[in-house]
Amino acid sequence: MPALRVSELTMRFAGLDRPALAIPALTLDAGSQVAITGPSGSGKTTLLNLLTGLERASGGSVCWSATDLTALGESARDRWRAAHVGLVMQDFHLLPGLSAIDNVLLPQRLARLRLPQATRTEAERLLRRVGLERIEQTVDTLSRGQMQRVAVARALVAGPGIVVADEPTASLDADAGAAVADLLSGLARDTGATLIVASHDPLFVGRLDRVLRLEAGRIVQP
Ligand SMILES: Nc1ncnc2c1ncn2[C@@H]1O[C@H](COP(=O)(O)OP(=O)(O)OP(=O)(O)O)[C@@H](O)[C@H]1O
Repeated sequence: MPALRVSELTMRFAGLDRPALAIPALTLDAGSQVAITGPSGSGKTTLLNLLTGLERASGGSVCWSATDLTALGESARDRWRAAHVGLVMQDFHLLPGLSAIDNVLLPQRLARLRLPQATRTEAERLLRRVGLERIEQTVDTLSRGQMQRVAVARALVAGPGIVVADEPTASLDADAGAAVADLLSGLARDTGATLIVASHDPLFVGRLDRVLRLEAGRIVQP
């Protein structure tokens, strides 16, 4: 049973005479690890935005199990994403002035009145797992590789079934990038989450189960 079934998906933007993205069919099995590659402007970010419901498609459907994101309004998509998706972006999106642990917990604190102790325990476990010893250290004083590892812990703390990363190693040096790639793919494997990564990084792409290459908004053979 595939976790994701995409059908006749199109995304059009004003001013472009052809769709920025046109995918007739795509299925992914639950727990698979998939790379999305392709030149700049080929539609990688657009595809991630549609798969996570950040944007609504111009046409077609994006079904995760029984949920068709294209049938939901924006707030329903936001609720679905908060429940099911962990996001890791190129530039970390950490809040300066807060500690590593508070950055990991911030989305959970905003989502509920009272933070369960189990969530705090899981955040501490994940920060140790990604190699952060001083969890009270403010994120402003971390190295870029450490910042991204905090972002990985934040993406995983609620146990999402889907982990999506957009160029997560692009602003890191080779060693830090390799560490983040290891963690993302290892942690997703541990929990059985489906991992989707847009990346130009050949080492990261090469370790994933499947590669989807986009050119001009179409999937071509890698
Ligand atoms: N909001 C928008 N309005 C108009 N055109 C857009 C918009 N977002 C993306 N596009 C266009 O859609 C196409 C795909 O863009 P997208 O950002 O998905 O590519 P990408 O493969 O992620 O590129 P990069 O590797 O440079 O990040 C490009 O031609 C881009 O200019």
